[in-house]
Amino acid sequence: MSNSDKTQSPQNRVYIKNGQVVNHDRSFKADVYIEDEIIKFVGPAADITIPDGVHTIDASGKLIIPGGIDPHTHLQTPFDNAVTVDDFYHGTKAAVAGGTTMIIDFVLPKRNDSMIEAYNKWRSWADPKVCCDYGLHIGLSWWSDSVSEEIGVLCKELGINSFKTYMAYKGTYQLNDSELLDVFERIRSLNAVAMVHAENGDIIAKNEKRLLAQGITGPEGHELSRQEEVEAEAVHRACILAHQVDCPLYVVHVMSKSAGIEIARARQRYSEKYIFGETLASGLGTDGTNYRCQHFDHAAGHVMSPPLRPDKTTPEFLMKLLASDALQTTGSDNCTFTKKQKQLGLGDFTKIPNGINGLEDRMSVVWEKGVHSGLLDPCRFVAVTSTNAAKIFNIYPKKGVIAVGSDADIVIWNPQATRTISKDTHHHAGDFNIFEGMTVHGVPEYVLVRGRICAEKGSVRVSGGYGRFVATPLRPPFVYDRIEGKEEPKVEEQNTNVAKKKAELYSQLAAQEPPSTKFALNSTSISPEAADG
Ligand SMILES: NC(=O)NCCC(=O)O
Ligand SMILES: [Zn+2]
Ligand SMILES: [Zn+2]
Repeated sequence: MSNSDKTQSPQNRVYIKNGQVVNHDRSFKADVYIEDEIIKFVGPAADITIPDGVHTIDASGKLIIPGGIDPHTHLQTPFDNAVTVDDFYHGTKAAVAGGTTMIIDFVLPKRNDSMIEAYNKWRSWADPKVCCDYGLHIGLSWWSDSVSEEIGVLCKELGINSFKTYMAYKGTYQLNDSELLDVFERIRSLNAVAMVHAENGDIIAKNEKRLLAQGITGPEGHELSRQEEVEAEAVHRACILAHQVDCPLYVVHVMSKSAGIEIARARQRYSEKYIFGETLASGLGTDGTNYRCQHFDHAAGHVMSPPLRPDKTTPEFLMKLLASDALQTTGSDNCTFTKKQKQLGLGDFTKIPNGINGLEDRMSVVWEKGVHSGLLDPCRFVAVTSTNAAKIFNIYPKKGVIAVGSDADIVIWNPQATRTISKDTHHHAGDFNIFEGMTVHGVPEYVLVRGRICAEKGSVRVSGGYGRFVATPLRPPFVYDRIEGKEEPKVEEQNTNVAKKKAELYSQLAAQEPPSTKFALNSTSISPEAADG
């Protein structure tokens, strides 16, 4: 240690001893030393001398994992006919309470709005309030030459590398295939990453009208209007459109078995280039049977798009897709509305604001349904809750790993402890929790955001404005090396559990026709041939 180091206040320094470090690729016993927001040492206790007065945490029996990265949130966002109730303070406080130390939120301009003005607006909302670091994606709610020009500026000057397109929300955000091709081409030319909300908006609009005309006005109509094949068709089409113009595509909120299979098939078809898939805590932790609940507030509280699926085997299936690397990340899609806001859709399900919680509970739900139930190993848990998002959005190894030189975004995870999720104890601003009553193993005992202890044994001590905007640079190597044939080691070379599961999945896919699906709405069944067409 140099003399200047010794004069720093001990609060800048934290020593975590006796823990088990878990990264995406390996797990090992090590102590971790943090100074001035950065991890300075990872290794055996014998290899470091710790100065006096350093705050020391004994992590015996606990895991030391990279802070969660939630790549999909909508804080303080005007959406549908309301504004989401978790602002950047409450949302990021809830994140930290649950072990997430970075979020990537969506700027969502209105049609005809300037993307850059919208970006500035989001920055001005977020910067003074965020309790943890954050990045931004831009929602491409419309397309024109000026938008094309602006996204160049956003990429080159404003720290943006990812843009979400919409195949749903007809009349507001939906782009047609020709526009999607133009957008994907432009994104590829910038070495950025395209994202897509994949549901067929034309089918949904027609089904909504039909359902309302039939007198189906309650929240169950939401799911009926956009069943699995509506999602799967759009995923299939989006993957092909992106591939046609050589553009990497991140499919957000994959919520159904058949959409997940479309991702797996596209990844297999394109040798794991181009396509990445995200699923959500909500899709892993609960299901669409809730739409049938007679209590409006309960059923409407689960309304989101794509919807949760009534097939109760879907959550485990999605977890298996994460385990086999068919899907790479988990987000929350945290987009919370109060019961009162949801009641805007009383008597017309199309007016229920879409969105659910998950920012606080994502890590615990994925641990419970993944690791505790034996479907994920702890390394894969880290990959799907943190590292893969860091790699895809190009903030690795600053984020997403416990390594010397990385930001000290660290969670000391107690895999044995349990907690019961409730709206009465959560840190969200909303009055509803889709995981209400669920007891989960896996509790973040300490959460460090850039070296600062922000949560400790249930007490959350955050301050708005501590978080920083993190620029996401262009050309993520994890994405572009593969496309350009300069592959980095694949995940399966690092995790044999994942490799085995992936090989099994690929051999099943190769042997099978696409799944045939039946839907209650019009009782048609799609033959394998038709689905393959
Ligand atoms: N998912 C949802 O229902 N609300 C957020 C907006 C979106 O992600 O499409
Ligand atoms: Zn979406
Ligand atoms: Zn979303």
